[in-house]
Amino acid sequence: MPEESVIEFSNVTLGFNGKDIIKDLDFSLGNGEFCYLIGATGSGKSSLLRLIYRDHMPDYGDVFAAGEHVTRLKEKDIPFLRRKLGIVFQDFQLLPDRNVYDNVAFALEVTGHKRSFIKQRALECLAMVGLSHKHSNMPGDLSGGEQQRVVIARALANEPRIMLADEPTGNLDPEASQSIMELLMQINNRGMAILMVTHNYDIVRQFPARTVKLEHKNLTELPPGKV
Ligand SMILES: Nc1ncnc2c1ncn2[C@@H]1O[C@H](COP(=O)(O)OP(=O)(O)OP(=O)(O)O)[C@@H](O)[C@H]1O
Repeated sequence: MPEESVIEFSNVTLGFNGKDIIKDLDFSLGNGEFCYLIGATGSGKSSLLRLIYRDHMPDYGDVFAAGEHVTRLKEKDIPFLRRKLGIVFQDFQLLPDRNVYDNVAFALEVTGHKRSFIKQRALECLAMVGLSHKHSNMPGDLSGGEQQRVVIARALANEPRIMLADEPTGNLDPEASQSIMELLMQINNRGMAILMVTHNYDIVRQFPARTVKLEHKNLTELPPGKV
């Protein structure tokens, strides 16, 4: 894996039930780079992300992420890989019976940090997403956009170098989508690499960045903002 990349696919093929979804795919995401991943429904975008956090194994080829040779990792080391990736999905996946603070602190508790550190870091992450004042609210009391901010705060907790975002604005209205994008751009400006799956071409045009399209089982580079 070249030192300047945080994600690298080398000659990757993935299929289900004898049918290839991704074939001979090469891809590299640079340290601190922002990249959109677009493509038709069913083209394999989520599957590509799953290869990065080892929810899928390719049939051929190698995947590297966050300094790990993902396709060679032992089962027991997969949680360690996932802690080095901030994962954000459209369906918020917050613990409904824990408050906002606890949802973020939980990501740190599993890594065995001291309580004083957990408190400081969780509050810091909530401040970064502008939700300090809602730390004791339950997720169900928050708007969709606010819930997505909590998910982002949780993803930031372990200071990953990479964020994988699968349609992070998928369930949000245009205004909330805009403000989530502004937040992701801020996070990217602070040096985190972000790979974001989206169907929202307005967002891609409004916040132009490197864009790759999954089609014909492979990736095509598009000019930024031109979708
Ligand atoms: N675990 C699996 N077993 C069998 N087929 C699968 C599995 N996961 C994904 N697929 C198939 O692979 C194809 C790609 O699915 P994937 O969810 O990656 O597409 P996508 O581009 O993310 O779609 P969307 O934009 O609709 O979310 C689909 O045809 C899907 O049915």
